[in-house]
Formats: sequence, structure tokens, C-alpha cells
Amino acid sequence: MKTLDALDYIGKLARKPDAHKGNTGKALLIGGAPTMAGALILAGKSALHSGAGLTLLMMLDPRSLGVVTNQPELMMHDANQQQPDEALSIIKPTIIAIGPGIGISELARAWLHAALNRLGPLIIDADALNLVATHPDLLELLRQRTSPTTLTPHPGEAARLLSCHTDQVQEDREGAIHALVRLTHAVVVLKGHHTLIAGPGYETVICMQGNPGMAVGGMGDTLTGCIAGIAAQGLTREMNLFDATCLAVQLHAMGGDQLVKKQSGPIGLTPSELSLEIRSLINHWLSQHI
Ligand SMILES: NC(=O)C1=CN([C@@H]2O[C@H](COP(=O)(O)OP(=O)(O)OC[C@H]3O[C@@H](n4cnc5c(N)ncnc54)[C@H](O)[C@@H]3O)[C@@H](O)[C@H]2O)[C@@H](O)CC1
Ligand SMILES: Nc1ncnc2c1ncn2[C@@H]1O[C@H](COP(=O)(O)OP(=O)(O)O)[C@@H](O)[C@H]1O
Repeated sequence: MKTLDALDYIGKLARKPDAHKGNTGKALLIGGAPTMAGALILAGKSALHSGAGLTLLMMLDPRSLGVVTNQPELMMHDANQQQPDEALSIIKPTIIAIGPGIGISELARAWLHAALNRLGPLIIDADALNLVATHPDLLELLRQRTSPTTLTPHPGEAARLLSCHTDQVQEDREGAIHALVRLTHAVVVLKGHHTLIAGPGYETVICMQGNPGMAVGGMGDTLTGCIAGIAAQGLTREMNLFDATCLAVQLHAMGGDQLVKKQSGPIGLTPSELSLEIRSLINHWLSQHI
């Protein structure tokens, strides 16, 4: 197992003078069921601040479509008003992330089915992972995918996928992540203290950064948005989804550590602040190296 060291990939995010929003990546994030719109909005803000050219939110709760007035850059879509397969083929996202606050309704299942069926890179998080754990047809679709896929389970979600107890995952995190890769054929991020990343054909890496100030609701949504934002830009610039995933995990953990250094944590550290810190880290690195 090697230590995560992915910062050099930031170089691939450098903008050419003639860059435009059509070639800086389109991230589509799907989730935000009633009571959990915040999860999708946090993921959206994170994708935006990580540099995605366009960030679209496909929101399952129609009443929450108007709640992001403080971030009008996010493009809001009502998941109830569209046929999932048709909408995905019209939007043509560079990357889809599905799960933050999505819940386990029939509507959530329909969007996940469409996302799994579509050719193109995909990130699966939160309740979308729980749906995979409880629907063998969705697991089979995931296993058969030919496009790059990243799963971001916390230990509780990992345990549901592996039909075991969370304690068993935590007792042998390396064994658990390998079992998840074998089960799903995807890149897997096993979150928590010392996050692990593994995937078919890749050496497992361990993130030695991050801190307990990040133990607050919405931190995982922020990671999912960050992977989406980095991948949206990087996938068209010789960065694959595994590399984008590694870079986002490291930026997310380093951002948390920076905020603690600035005494914005560990107590009271928020996912919204972390998105802005990740933006600073990316731009600082670019200003030093490019
Ligand atoms: N602002 C919002 O609207 C938020 C909505 N959220 C959504 O809420 C839904 C439910 O997600 P939850 O993750 O809260 O609930 P879950 O029941 O899936 O997982 C929580 C449990 O998993 C275990 N667990 C998680 N991380 C662990 C770790 N590092 N070590 C050991 N055990 C660990 C613990 O037993 C914990 O109680 C998701 O759809 C999620 O996106 C959350 O993301 C929080 C913020
Ligand atoms: N003690 C910790 N040390 C390092 N990272 C942590 C710690 N606690 C939480 N994190 C990170 O914060 C994020 C929490 O994700 P998750 O549990 O999915 O949150 P949520 O579902 O509330 O958005 C993960 O990236 C995890 O690695």
C-alpha cells in the first residue's frame, strides 16, 4: 500500500488562455430528496469551487428547487419532470455524481438505473450505494459497466454493500476495500480516518491527511462534489477517473487540515468552508508551479 500523493495532477487543471465553459467540463449531480436538499447543494457548491465549467443539480425535492439563491451559478433541474434516460442523453454531462441526499424512493431508483445504464464516467455515493446494496439488478448493472466508476462509501455504507457489520469493515479496512472492488468492479474510496482508495488494476493508496474536525454531516457530499468538479475538467485532459478521485480525496483532506491550522476547526468546521479552502489549495498550487 502506498501513501496518497496526487497533487501533481493539479497541473492538468491549468487553463489555456482560450478556455471556455464548453471545455472546462459539465458536472451533473443527482440527489436532494425532501429534507436532504442540503446534501445536493453542498455537493454542487463543491463541484463549482473545484472548477467545473458547468454544474447542474437534478433535485428530487421540487420544493427545494428555489433554495440556492446564494449560489445562482448552480443550474437547477426538477427530477420529477423528466424521463431519466432522455434527460441524461440531452444534458450530455462529462461526469455524473449520484447519491447526495437522494434517498431510497422509486424515483431515486429510476435515476440510478438510468445513470448506471449510460455510457460515461460515474460517481456513486450515499443512498445510491444503499440502493445498490439492496437491489441485485442495480449491482449487476454496476458490475457490467464498461465506463469508469467511482464509489465513495463510508464504513456504514461499505458494510451494507458487503452484508456485514460496520465494525468488521473497520477491523480490516484493507480487506473490506478489496472485497468491495471485487464485488463492484469499480474504483472504491473507503472513507473515514485514513481513507483508502483502490480499484481494479491499481495499487491501493492510503490518505494520511484529514482530521476529526471533518466528522460533520455534509463532508462526504463535499468530497463527491470535489471528485465531480476535478473529473469534469480532468477527464478531457489526460486525467482518468482514478487519478481525479485520488486528487480530490487529497485536496479534501488537506483542506480540512488547513482549516484546522487557521483555527476554523476542528470544532465547528463546515463543509461549505472546506469547498472554498479546496479552491485556495488548487489555485495556490497552480500559482507556484505553472
Ligand atoms: N445537509 C444534508 O441534507 C445532509 C444529508 N445527508 C444525507 O443523509 C443520508 C443518510 O446518510 P448518513 O451517512 O447520515 O446515514 P447512514 O445511516 O448511511 O450512515 C451513518 C452511520 O454509518 C456509520 N459510519 C459512518 N462513517 C463512519 C466512520 N468513519 N466510522 C465508523 N462508522 C461510520 C455510523 O454507524 C453512522 O451512524 C444520505 O443520503 C446523505 O447524503 C448527509 O450527507 C448529511 C448532510
Ligand atoms: N476523523 C476523521 N479523519 C479524517 N477524515 C475524516 C474523519 N471524519 C470524517 N472524515 C472525512 O469526512 C468525510 C465524511 O463523509 P460521510 O460520512 O459520507 O459524510 P456525509 O454523508 O455526512 O456527507 C469523508 O471524506 C471522511 O473521510
